[in-house]
This record gives sequence, C-alpha cells and structure tokens, in this order.
Amino acid sequence: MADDGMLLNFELGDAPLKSQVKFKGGRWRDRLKAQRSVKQAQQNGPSSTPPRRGPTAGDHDSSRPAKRPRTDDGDHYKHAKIPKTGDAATKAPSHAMKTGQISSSLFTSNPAPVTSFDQPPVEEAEPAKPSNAPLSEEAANFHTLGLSRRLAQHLATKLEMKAPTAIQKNTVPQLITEDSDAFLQAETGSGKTLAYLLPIVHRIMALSLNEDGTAKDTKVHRNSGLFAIILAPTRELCKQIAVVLEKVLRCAPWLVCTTVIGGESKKSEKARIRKGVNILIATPGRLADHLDNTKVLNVGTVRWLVLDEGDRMMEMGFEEDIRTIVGKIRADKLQRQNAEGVLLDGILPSRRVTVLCSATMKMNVQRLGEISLEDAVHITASKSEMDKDAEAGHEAVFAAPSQLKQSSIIVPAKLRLVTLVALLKSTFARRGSVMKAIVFISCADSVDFHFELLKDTKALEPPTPDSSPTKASRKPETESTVAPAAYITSPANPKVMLHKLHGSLAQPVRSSTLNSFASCKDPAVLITTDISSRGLDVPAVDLVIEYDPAFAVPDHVHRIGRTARAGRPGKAVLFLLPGCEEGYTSILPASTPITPQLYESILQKGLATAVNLPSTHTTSETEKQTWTSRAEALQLHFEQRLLAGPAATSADDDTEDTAKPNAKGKDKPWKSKPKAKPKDNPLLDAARQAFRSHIRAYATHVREERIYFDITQLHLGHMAKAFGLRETPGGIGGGVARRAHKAPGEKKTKVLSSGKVSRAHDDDDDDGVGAVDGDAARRMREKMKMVMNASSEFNIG
Ligand SMILES: Nc1ncnc2c1ncn2[C@@H]1O[C@H](COP(=O)(O)OP(=O)(O)OP(=O)(O)O)[C@@H](O)[C@H]1O
Repeated sequence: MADDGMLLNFELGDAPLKSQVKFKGGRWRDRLKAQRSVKQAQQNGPSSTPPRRGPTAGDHDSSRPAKRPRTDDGDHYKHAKIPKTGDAATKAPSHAMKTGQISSSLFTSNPAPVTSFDQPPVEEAEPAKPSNAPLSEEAANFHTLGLSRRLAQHLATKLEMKAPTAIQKNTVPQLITEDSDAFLQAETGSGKTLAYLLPIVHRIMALSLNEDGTAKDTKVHRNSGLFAIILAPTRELCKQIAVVLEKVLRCAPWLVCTTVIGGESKKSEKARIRKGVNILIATPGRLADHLDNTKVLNVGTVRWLVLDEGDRMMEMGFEEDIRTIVGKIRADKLQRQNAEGVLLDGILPSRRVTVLCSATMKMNVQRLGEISLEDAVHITASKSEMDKDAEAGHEAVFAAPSQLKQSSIIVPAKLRLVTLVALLKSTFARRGSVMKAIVFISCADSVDFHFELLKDTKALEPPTPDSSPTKASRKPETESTVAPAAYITSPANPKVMLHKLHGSLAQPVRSSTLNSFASCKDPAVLITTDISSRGLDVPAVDLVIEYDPAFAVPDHVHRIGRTARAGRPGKAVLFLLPGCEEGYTSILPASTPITPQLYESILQKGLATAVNLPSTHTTSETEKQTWTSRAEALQLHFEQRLLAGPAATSADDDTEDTAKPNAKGKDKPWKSKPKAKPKDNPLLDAARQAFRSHIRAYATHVREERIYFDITQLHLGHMAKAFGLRETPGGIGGGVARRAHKAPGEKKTKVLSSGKVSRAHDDDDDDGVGAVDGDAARRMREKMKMVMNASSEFNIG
C-alpha cells in the first residue's frame, strides 16, 4: 500500500500533547468525554485511566449483555498524514519517541466495560483442593485395583506413580473384570490415558504371565496378534500416548506398540506393521487407509478399540472413517485363539470392547456412541456422579480443575497487543516464577504474525552451544518456529524462548517444536491455535492465556486444561472485549468465580519498568516515563516496525477469499490467498493477513455463543490497532463482513472495510449469512460449516 495519504492517529512533533488532540464528529458528549480522558491521562501520568464506570450487576441484563457503547470512528482522532516510509520520522524513531512527544489515541475513545470493578476481590480462604490429583496411597493403590504386582511396582518405582487418580480408580477394575463398552469422562489432566491403557496392558501381559508373576509356557510376542487399537485426533496426541505406553511396556518388553499417523511414508508404516505389533495407536484417516490397503494388518485378534478425544474426532469430520474402522473390525470374525494357538478368550475380553474417552461431551459424542458403543458403562471420576448420571441418563457436566485459578481481563480492542506484552512481561518478571505459558490464538495466520512480532529479530544469530533451550532450536526444523523472545524478557529473566505451533506447519516442524517447548529448560512461551488444546500434556505449564476466546465452551475447557494437571496448580487468563463479550464468563465452568481484572492494572504492572525494545528502535527512557507513555511508545514501536522498509503494494487489500475446501478439510477456510503477491515488508503483510483471518475466525463462534461474540459489535478499526495496523485492511470477505447477529426482527448491520458499521437491509438467510448473492451465500455456508469443524488446523493423514 502506498503511504501517500495514509492516515494515522499519532502525532509526532515537538508541540505539547495537549494542543495536538482535537476531536471531531460524533456526539458532543462523546467528544467531551474523550477530550477529558486525554487531559486526565496527560496530567496524572500513571494513575490516569480513561473515565470508566460500568453498570453494576443490577444494571446488567444477564440474558443479553448490554451492547458496548459504540464510539464513533476515526473522526474522534486527530489524523495526521504519515510521512512516506523512509522519511525522517520513520527512520529515526528514537527521536520521535521522546517522552511527551507522542500523541496516541490508545487510551481514548475506548468503550467502557459493563463489569463493575468497584467490589474488592473476594480473597479465597484457602486454596481449593486439587480435583484431578492422585489419591492418597492409603485410599488406593494400583495393585489393590487388580493390576499385577509387576505392573503396579513398575508404576511406583519407574514412573513414580504410587496411587491412582479418581478416574483410574473407577476405570481400572471395571475394564479388568468386565467386558462391556465404556465411556470415560473426567476433567482435563486427570489421567485418563493410563486409566484405559493400564487394564489393556495388564490383560495382554496375563497371556504370558501367571497370577504369581511366573512365566507361562506360551509367551506372546510382537507377532502374536494385534490386540488393541487406540484412535486419537492428532498426530501429536498419538505420539504422546505412544510415549506413555512405551514407558508402561518397559515392564513387558516382549510386547510392542507403534503408531500409524501419517507424516511419514506409508511404506515404512506398513513395514512396522508387518514386523508385528500388539497395540496400535493411529489417527482415523491413516488407519482407515491401512485397513483398505495393508493386507498384513489383521484385525481378527483386536479386542479393544479406544477412541480418545472422541468428540474432537467427530468434530473434525472423521465420522465416516470411524464408521469404516468400526465396521471393518466388527465384520472381521473374532479369533478365539491366535495363529500360534494361544487361547485368547478368558484372559482377553470375549467380545470386542470399545472405550470412548473425553473430558467434555459435545452433542456429536452421542452420535459417536451410537456408531461405536453397545450398552456402555459411563465412568466418571466420582462414583456418585456416575450413579446419578446413569439414573438421570443425561450428560455429566464437564468441569475445570478446582485448583485452577481463572481470571478475565477486559481489554478494549486497541489495547490488546500492549496488554498481552505487559501480561507476559510481568509473568516472566522473576526468574523461576513461571516456567511455561501457552497463548491461544484463533487462527494460524495470527499465530504466525504474533510470533514474528514478538521474537527477537536481533538475537537470531546462531545460539551458543551452552544455551540449553536452543539445543532443540538449533535443529533446522525449528528455525522458523523457535526463537528468543523480545519485549517480555527482563534483567532478572533475560532468556525466554518463544515457540509457535499450528496445523499448517510440516509434521517434522510440529513435532520438533513441541519437543523443544516441552523440554525447554529456560522459560518458554508457546503461541498456538487450538491444535494444542486437546490432550497435550506438558506438566510445567503454569499459565494459559486465551488471547482469543475459544470457539465453543468445551474448547475453552480443553485449552485451560493444559495447566493445573494431575493436581498441580495453574492459572488461566481470558482476554475479553468490553461489552457483550463480558457476559461470556457467566457460561464458563469454574469451581471458583472467574475474577475480572482491569487491563490498567496489567499494564501498570507489566510496564512498570522499561520494555526491552529490540531491533533498531531504542527509547530514550526518562524517569518521568509512565506506564501509559510506555504503552503508547510500545504501540508506536510495533506500528513503526510494520511500516519500516518499503511499503507493500495495495493489491492484497483487495484480496478476496479464495479458500477451496477439500474433502478432508485440510485447507484453511478463513485464510485468504492474495491475488497478487505483496512485494515487500513481510511483517506488514503478515499483520494484514492475520487481521483478516482473525475477523473471519471471529465469525465462527458457535451459534449459541454468538450473543457474546457478535461480529457486528466488533470495531474493526480498533481491532486493526491490535495488529499494529493504522488502517483497517480490506478483503475480509463479503459473507463475514455482512454478517449480523440473528435476533428476530433485528436489522442486519454491515461491516464496512473502513471499520464502520452501517445498517443494511433485512435478509432471511438461515445461516446468519448476510445479504449476499445466492452463490456467495452458499460458499459462505460451506465455509462456515468447515470452520465449525475446525479441521483446518489438523493435518491428519
Ligand atoms: N496416578 C498418577 N499419579 C501421578 N501422575 C499421574 C497419574 N496418572 C496420570 N498422571 C499424570 O497426569 C498427567 C495427565 O494425564 P493425562 O494426559 O492422561 O490426562 P487426561 O485426563 O488424558 O487429560 P486431557 O483430558 O487433558 O487429555 C500426566 O502428566 C500423567 O503423567
């Protein structure tokens, strides 16, 4: 985009701030309010905050949260022409960023929150007792649950697991003694993986060992038959399950497990199957493929089919594959003894057992149950819950771990980026306080952009051999996904490693990045999409930040469940926009209230000291610098980084969505492809692309939750600022741009590329797609469907 005529809401110059800010347009009341807030910010420094007073709880209609007061658009700011890129102001930012010389609209014209912050936060009397921790050894141990002494001892001595968790206590005896199907449902981090693995391993081991642990005459080995298949939705999860299983099988080294998950040649997978395997861990697509094409894969001896994260597999569109797999396994005649004449019945289940497993239960699990389960027992962590649900015949309510501390930050769109940096900076302010944090973002483009923005561009020269976290990052696979972080480091904690992960990365890159994050000895941040929300088990994760809220409540439960695992403490922070989004916390599961936090306090804390601005920009910090001016300087710095270098062409601004769905939904429905390749400034281009994808992704919150995530309430101009953009990029796509909240009789609104929202005509489209021509509406519906399935994030073979 050419810079000529580009408007920005910063004024760089020597004149005092006061005289520079004028507000035009809109209602006089709004102008006066904005003027006062700027004046107050100038006079009071750190203590200055925009005037805020939200309605108290009484004012707030809980059924439909109050709309946020809409401020008018750019008219409220004084606009100045930006100098051409390369001009003195952009070339010499340090000069431009001297204290008192910046006029930023960061703190003006922001909508006020509806949440009342007047109430002092209720202090918890004592920390909540962990709900997903192992039980006390007196209450239960693995041997008394029915596991062999050998296996129980191995767990205690080699895996340091002396007592089971509640779900393990309820599942292990059931799966050892009964042959009925089971539906395991327990909160995140409660040990469901071992709950189903241990009884399977115990019973397969029993083919070779007597009850007293002595060896039987006939010992099974890797060629004795495939006894169990475990299906999981992602390659990462499959590998993780395989790692746990391999550790368990060290006490029975004659048994073999393997994975078939794609990402490597089918030939080598076939070769492994041919060598013999007793437990197979697979993604549905790949297994269905092998069942069709790999003759050596004999499922006649299979006694268990485990569907881990079953609801996610359904959501990702694997229903057909699962039907095929279940059908093929059931159709194959059950072999009572294997080829070597070892009698399987009596020791292994006498029928094929299906185990379905998840922390949450979306409606589609019911359908999955219909496909795969017969008279299943519903096993939960608490017996009473199990009985009650069995009687009532309804779903168990999914919950967050009780020890998990949840909070929300109500942040106006314009301040999101600087607040994220401030939060991360204060999180890692002290060495050793937080080791790992995960930041969830709605789409891969936005993950890419934030990673590029926050990584230390200066520190990308080859790392020194003694820097432990970079051991993994030295690998070529992680060159573009692991980097030292800038901005969030501090003198006390100078090394923080930034990681990014999403489904569009090649499989070796995904695996190495995850490995690097998990094994990183220094503090680490993972910026990721929902690809990391399910099943990922990195015990040292202390903090989960939902920078973009999840598309549905169950996804939120899985995201926050990456911390506070197996009884450990953890924190989760949710970013929300002022207005209707604030009501979202009322539908989230939490054992203690989700504490709302003021963004000002986050900024104040995080920007109490100077931000380590990398690259060529250096601030001339003075003692007078306040957190507000630091926030403004930081925002300005980001915006200047985007503008540095030759400007990109405007061709991409006219980009329309060209996503082509395919059968497996592997492409990215909300990702648009530029018609013309932008010439330069990759960061600016990445910001625009991220913004577009973010807005499209926003439109895909599940229907029931769109009263909280109403795209018509989104101020595109303000949101653009959170991507360091001074203008709202075009090309968001007719469908999304014209979408409106579907309330009966409500007029549709139209989101213009300028960021303004204008009223449009009514339409009667069922899917909430706005007034677009029939073809476009159909395309949009298709796209929405695909996005709902969210399969784009997973490259599953
Ligand atoms: N009995 C136990 N004692 C100690 N730690 C355990 C025990 N069982 C499991 N764990 C640990 O608890 C953590 C979580 O286990 P797991 O990944 O199986 O949880 P999950 O219930 O499947 O969670 P999610 O729903 O998020 O996938 C793992 O790090 C595992 O090693």
